Amino acid sequence: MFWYLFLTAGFLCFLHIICNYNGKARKIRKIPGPKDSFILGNGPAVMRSSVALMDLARELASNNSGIYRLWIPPFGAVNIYNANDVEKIVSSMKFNEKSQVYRVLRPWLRDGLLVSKGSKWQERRKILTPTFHFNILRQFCQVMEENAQRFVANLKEVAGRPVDVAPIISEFTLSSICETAMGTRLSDLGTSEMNAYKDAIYNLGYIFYQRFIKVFYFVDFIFNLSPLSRMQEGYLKTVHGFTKKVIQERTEYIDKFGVPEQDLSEDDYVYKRKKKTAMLDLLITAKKEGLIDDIGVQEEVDTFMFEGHDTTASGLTFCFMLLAHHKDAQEKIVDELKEVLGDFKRPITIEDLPKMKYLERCVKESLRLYPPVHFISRSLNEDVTLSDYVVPAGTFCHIHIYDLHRHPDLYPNPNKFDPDRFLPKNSAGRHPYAYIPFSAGPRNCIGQKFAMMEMKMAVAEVLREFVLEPVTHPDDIRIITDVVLRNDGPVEVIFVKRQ
Ligand code: HEM
Repeated sequence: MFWYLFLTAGFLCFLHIICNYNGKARKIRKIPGPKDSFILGNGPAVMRSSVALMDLARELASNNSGIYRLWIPPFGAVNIYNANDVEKIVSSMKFNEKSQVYRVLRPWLRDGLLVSKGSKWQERRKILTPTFHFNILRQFCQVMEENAQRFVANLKEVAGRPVDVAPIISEFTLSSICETAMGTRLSDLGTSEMNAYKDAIYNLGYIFYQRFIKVFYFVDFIFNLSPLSRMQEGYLKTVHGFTKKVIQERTEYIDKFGVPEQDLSEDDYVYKRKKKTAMLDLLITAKKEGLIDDIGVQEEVDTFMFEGHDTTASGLTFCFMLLAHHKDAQEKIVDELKEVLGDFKRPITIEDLPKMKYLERCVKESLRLYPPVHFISRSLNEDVTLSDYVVPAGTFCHIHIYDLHRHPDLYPNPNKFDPDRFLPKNSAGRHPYAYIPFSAGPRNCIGQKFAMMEMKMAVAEVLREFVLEPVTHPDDIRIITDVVLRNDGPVEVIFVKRQ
């Protein structure tokens, strides 16, 4: 018995040494981080509920200063939220490959722009960049205006009582991306399909989180044997079925009427052809030219449908919550709207939006406090020095945008909603990588102009009609572990008809 125990203890100690004292582990463990447990390093520390895991990330950020590590043998992760290190990683082509963390998204987005790498990413980015040309955005702006009017009409039906804003907003943003980038009206696709699509995305988020906290599920082989994998298959069927329908609608339209031509300047050519209206048109054209296949088109439609609606929905949800708590900001926005529009009731155009400077500062401040993409991650393919620590190749590099944006060295009184932080005189001297809601560098958000336009349009339209009264308080927010920033529960606001 003694020898049995002795050998077992000896084997476990040997395993502990192999796992935690190899070359890579030693380098990573020089970086400050939470206390390691026997053999499993920080594994047990991250096995928490969805909200508790996010709380842990906040706790680690406040206990460290801009960098900490997590070591779960054989995976090492350096977590950064200081502007210098963030700049070093996101500005460089050397580190523009997404980390293995995005692997959980692969069954859904496959090789779409968000997760792809190398020449495939470069080619796709080249095909898709023209989607956000000013003249195309101008057309999109009109569609967004009409959609925002419908959104306001929906809000009228629930005015005067607390309402969970997230589902209503996501219907608006889904409808906008569908009609602009995909060239198809959501109403043509069916309400029940749309709701099933949104629910499926939410449930996929839950599965992804399970794969993070139950580390063994990160291994595909084990995950594929689990009931979660079967649930995932069902949700993916719904999501892919919906986007297939979107592609089919637009392809049928193009077969019938051809691709709408745009009147753009001479230098705006893609593959020697003029740019086209919807993003999907560019993909369908590229497919006809043999530059992308059917699967490629579907991958990008999946990516844009998700990135293009869930992010802006999250951004607007928190923006409305914050504005409800800041009546002074609401009134300043309304005064600005009266000044810019002259006739307060007239439709808002793309030319009006840049003149709404105060509104823009409010949206920016809201994205600072509640960045919809709160976390991004890169693969380190070579050793790199971050905050004086040599981080070995093969480590994941997690960038916590949420904690960067609330770093007291960058933003005094960081939890305070203060749109004037973004006045030119107050931003002068701030580190250029202190504010990255859309990331930065070569893999920045391709849809950021679209997103800012949509968010400004929605806030302007809503505040023309309503005064927002607070219900959910920022202190009530409990962020869950998900790809996009979400509260664990409703985010409620009361929309009161403006007199
Ligand atoms: C407030 C809204 C939005 C926020 C905060 C946001 C944020 C981001 C961030 C942080 C990234 C980098 C992701 C990473 O490195 O893993 C990203 C990438 C991306 N975003 Fe957005 N996004 C928003 C809206 C949109 C919209 C409206 C679209 C499409 C119309 C879009 C399409 C994309 C795509 C395709 C990528 C991948 C780009 C690449 O890797 O080349 N996003 N976004």
